[in-house]
Amino acid sequence: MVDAATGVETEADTVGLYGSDLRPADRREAFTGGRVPVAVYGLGKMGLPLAAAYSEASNNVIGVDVNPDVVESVNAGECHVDNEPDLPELIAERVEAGALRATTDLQEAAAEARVHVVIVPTPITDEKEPDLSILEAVVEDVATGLKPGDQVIVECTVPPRTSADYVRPRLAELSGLDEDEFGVAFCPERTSSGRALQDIGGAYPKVVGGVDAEAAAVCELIYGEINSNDILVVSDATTAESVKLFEGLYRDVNIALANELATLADDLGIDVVEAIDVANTQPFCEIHDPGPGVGGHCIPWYPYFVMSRVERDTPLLRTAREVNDGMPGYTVDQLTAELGAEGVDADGARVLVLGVTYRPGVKETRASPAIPIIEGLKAAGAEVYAVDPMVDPSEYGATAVDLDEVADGDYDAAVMVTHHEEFDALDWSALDDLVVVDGRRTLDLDGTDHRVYELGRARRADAAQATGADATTMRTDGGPGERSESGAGSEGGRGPESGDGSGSSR
Ligand SMILES: NC(=O)c1ccc[n+]([C@@H]2O[C@H](COP(=O)([O-])OP(=O)(O)OC[C@H]3O[C@@H](n4cnc5c(N)ncnc54)[C@H](O)[C@@H]3O)[C@@H](O)[C@H]2O)c1
Ligand SMILES: CC(=O)N[C@@H]1[C@@H](OP(=O)(O)OP(=O)(O)OC[C@H]2O[C@@H](n3ccc(=O)[nH]c3=O)[C@H](O)[C@@H]2O)O[C@H](CO)[C@@H](O)[C@@H]1O
Repeated sequence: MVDAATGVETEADTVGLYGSDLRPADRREAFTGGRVPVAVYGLGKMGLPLAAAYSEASNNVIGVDVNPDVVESVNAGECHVDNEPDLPELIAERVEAGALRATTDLQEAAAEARVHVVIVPTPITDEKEPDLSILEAVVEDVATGLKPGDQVIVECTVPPRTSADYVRPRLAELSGLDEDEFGVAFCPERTSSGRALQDIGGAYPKVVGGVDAEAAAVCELIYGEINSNDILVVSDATTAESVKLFEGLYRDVNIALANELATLADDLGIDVVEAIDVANTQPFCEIHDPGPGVGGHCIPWYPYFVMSRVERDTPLLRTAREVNDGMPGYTVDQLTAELGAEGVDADGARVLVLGVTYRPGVKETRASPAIPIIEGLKAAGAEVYAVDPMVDPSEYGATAVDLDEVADGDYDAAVMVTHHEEFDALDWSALDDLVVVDGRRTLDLDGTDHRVYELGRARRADAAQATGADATTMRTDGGPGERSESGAGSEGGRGPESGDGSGSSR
């Protein structure tokens, strides 16, 4: 029934799925019929599309966020997350249908909801330790409204054992419930910005790890209504937490391999990217793309989630982090050397950085390599300018340049860090001869007089310089200037439509 005073549905009118004695078909009908209110805590790049997807399945979602502007925008049927296909339309339709609303009142939401989905930031501290303070705050708020039969689902990435050793006991302690009166599960979001609804809807199987079999069964029912792909129920929540982290560790280590190989280009005198692309033409090799660094709040952070929870050393994880964190400095060093080859001192040079966010089209700068590159160039005495269509570069230590001002600029060098699609419109021929470090190998500067250094391809620049030929016309054997058959990008960003402008399939 609806409480006359608050207008909020009361517990009597809703169904708790955990430990329910309803038949499976009746549980499903209750869920899809809106009698299982779902609270989604965190309405950011990941949480907002998730709340919308949950609303399509359950028809009764309370989005919860501490940012009143986010809540106001959702309740107005608007989408504050950029570049997510179909999400604006879905939010507008779901809010209009009364199936999605938002609030800043976490405790009110917790009191009403029977399923609690947590997808808030889980960053790392300056000391590289997991910072679960936001998760802890949400757990405390959820506990104020937790009821027998409720299900708590953690989707944001956490260190191994967090769900079993922290979330469940803490909820019991604060709510006064026994641990077997409610369900806890870890069901990692496997979502990439720019394709969130596609990923949530079933681009990949959904991983489910319950602290007990009943919690896993409830998640199997729920995600069976959201994800059209397989639901992979693993042994327990810790296994599911490890699955999510292992995906990221694999990526960080493999990007580090590509980066280390790229730094050998000069010594080997080869085009490393060509060698990688060709090596990847057989199925037992998937070397990723070298680049100026690894950003975002996933890949560079997950190794620390694991390292913080194990006693033994993890030399491979540690070293991969060192290699990837060394790439911004390597990029600055290469730019300095290329300037030197042109008789230009980095001290006093005017350098334009292209791309401040960590990935094209994603408004996210956490751990972005552009930030240490800006800092490194300034430390070398350069005047650093930056252009980015999504963020204000002046907030990251550079002098901001608008996209339409680039051609009027007078620079000694430019460095491509993140190739937003807006950069395709840049007219490089309008710029006087530059030293260009193309960190993502996404520029086509054929016919210009710029001195181009592509990460991992030192030989092309040296040889072209030696013969005066245009580096890209140097090869006629289908070399890196032409896209390799595999489509393996040499444009950075290997991953399923990873959004790095690569188009590569890795
Ligand atoms: N974005 C990705 O590509 C990605 C990829 C993998 C994993 N993840 C996981 O998803 C989590 C969320 O990522 P995101 O990109 O949505 O983050 P985000 O920064 O875009 O959004 C986080 C949202 O949480 C809100 N918030 C902060 N504290 C809160 C609280 N106490 N209660 C309720 N809401 C609160 C913020 O206001 C913000 O709207 C990440 O921390 C990570 O664990 C994200
Ligand atoms: C569901 C989920 O958790 N999804 C994650 C999300 O991760 P993400 O948003 O952090 O994006 P990433 O693509 O991992 O890029 C991170 C940084 O690494 C650089 N990079 C990348 C590849 C490469 O070959 N060389 C590089 O240098 C790149 O420039 C950027 O700075 O999507 C990926 C699929 O795209 C997934 O695999 C990954 O689990």
